[in-house]
Amino acid sequence: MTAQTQLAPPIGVDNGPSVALEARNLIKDFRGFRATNDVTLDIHEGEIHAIIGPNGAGKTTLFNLLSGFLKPTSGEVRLFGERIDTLPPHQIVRRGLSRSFQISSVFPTMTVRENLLVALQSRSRLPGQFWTPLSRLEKLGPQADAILADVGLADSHARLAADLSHGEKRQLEIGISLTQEPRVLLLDEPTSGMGSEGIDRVKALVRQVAQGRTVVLVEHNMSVVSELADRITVLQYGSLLASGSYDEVRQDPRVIEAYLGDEGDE
Ligand SMILES: Nc1ncnc2c1ncn2[C@@H]1O[C@H](COP(=O)(O)OP(=O)(O)OP(=O)(O)O)[C@@H](O)[C@H]1O
Repeated sequence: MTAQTQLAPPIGVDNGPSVALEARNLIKDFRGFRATNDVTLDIHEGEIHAIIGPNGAGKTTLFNLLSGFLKPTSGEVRLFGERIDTLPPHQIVRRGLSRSFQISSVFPTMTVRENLLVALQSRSRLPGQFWTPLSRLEKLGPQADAILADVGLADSHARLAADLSHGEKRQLEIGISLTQEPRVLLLDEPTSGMGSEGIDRVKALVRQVAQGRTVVLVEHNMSVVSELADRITVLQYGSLLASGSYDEVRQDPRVIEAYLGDEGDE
């Protein structure tokens, strides 16, 4: 029983920002290929933190390590000081970290509101089985309606999820994540595949859901990153290349060469 379990965060020598999520010397190998190479980073409580990098830089792998969907080959992930990389995903969720799920988590033949009711039921673990009649979930209605308003889908509550636009599905997907009441929300490419209208909507939504919580996003669109992110981590070849504000990282010659230089500044 070494002093491993419930210790206070190992950092905190000064009075800097509190750390919500931290990676320490994370390594992930896939059959001998090192996709994450000794990454150490702090995500501050309350910030919007973007993870960027060229294709294949290891963003998704890091995202999956931070959210517990992949176990590191070595290194640690801590949520509010508590080690989580050893926990199964559902226990990580219970400790306050939730990730956006892809469209597959949405039931297309249910309405938008019903999707949230079902997600809330699994969170609240109301007595009952998988096939609890929807009518019995109505006690969760007020919570569902509040989330619908938060994600801008109040007017679409009765539409079938299958009929939503790509951007609206993303809104629903984020709403489903919010049913878990996360303190830290991880969003994987929230604007991917969207036109400018959808991007604007998701940008506003990310700002909205970031109120009072920490948001980490993997994002390719640099204008989204520059507008939303308080701090940015840049990856290249699985390693941390730079980290800081948008202005700091965009002036870093290594970043310009590795990434921003590729894409132009727009
Ligand atoms: N399960 C896996 N098995 C083997 N190699 C993998 C696996 N997952 C990722 N990789 C490799 O790890 C590297 C990083 O992949 P990752 O998807 O994390 O990068 P990324 O930055 O998210 O890329 P993109 O921007 O293209 O989505 C890539 O070379 C990829 O081929």
